[in-house]
Amino acid sequence: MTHLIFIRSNSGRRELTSIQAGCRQRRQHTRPTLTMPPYTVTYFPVKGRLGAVKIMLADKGQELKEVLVSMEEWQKGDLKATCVFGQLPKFEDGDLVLFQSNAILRHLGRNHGAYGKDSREASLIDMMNDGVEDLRSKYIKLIYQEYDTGKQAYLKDLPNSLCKFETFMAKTNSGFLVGKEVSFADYNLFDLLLNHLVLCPKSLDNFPKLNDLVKKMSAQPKVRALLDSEAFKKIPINGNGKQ
Ligand SMILES: N[C@@H](CCC(=O)N[C@@H](CS)C(=O)NCC(=O)O)C(=O)O
Repeated sequence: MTHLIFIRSNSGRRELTSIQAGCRQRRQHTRPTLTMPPYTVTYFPVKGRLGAVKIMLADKGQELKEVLVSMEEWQKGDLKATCVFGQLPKFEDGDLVLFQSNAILRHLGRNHGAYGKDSREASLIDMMNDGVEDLRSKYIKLIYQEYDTGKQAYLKDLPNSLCKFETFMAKTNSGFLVGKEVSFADYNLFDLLLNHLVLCPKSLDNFPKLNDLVKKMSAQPKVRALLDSEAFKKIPINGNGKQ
């Protein structure tokens, strides 16, 4: 099976390291301070359901190896047959293999101090992340099924979804969804808000807390470096060219 394998450094720069699965020789890395071993993700060449994972790992200074799968390769079915739910992304942390993007986010939240300070905060973070997933599902439906006919109605209804996050953040009043520290749910919401700013640049105009979150997260140096990197900018948000 032939995949493209990239290693993304802290700065968001990606290097082609190998094109033959089974012959994964890494080029000498120029940033020896990065935490090893790297995580590996296997996914299509889109931001899609991996945007939040990539942003979080960049912010946490973690290296990420990416195996890019073309639609042609996917349609052969061999890889799909090995995926627990028949879908990507696939995530590997040593010999732990995970599917489901939110399980991946939770795993990283647990391992990198982004899951609240106690179980109470963790439960609230879970709740908010499920809210992000609900909005992401609506967004994906719009993009893949209703873009040409449903965009206006989607944008009309969007404030009803966004105001729930705004109200919750106003109560927390720390600049994050829950507690005083960034959590995986913040990365997930941030990624989805970035998509919505592309969909409609004015979509956050009436949501100061959400606007602040986007500004604050975008200003984190490692996140900024990722967002500004050519490699990240050139990946399409979605697989059908709509955004
Ligand atoms: N609930 C899953 C959804 C995964 C999903 O929808 N994957 C899509 C790409 S984003 C996929 O693999 N599509 C190809 C297929 O279903 O054959 C998650 O959050 O990871």
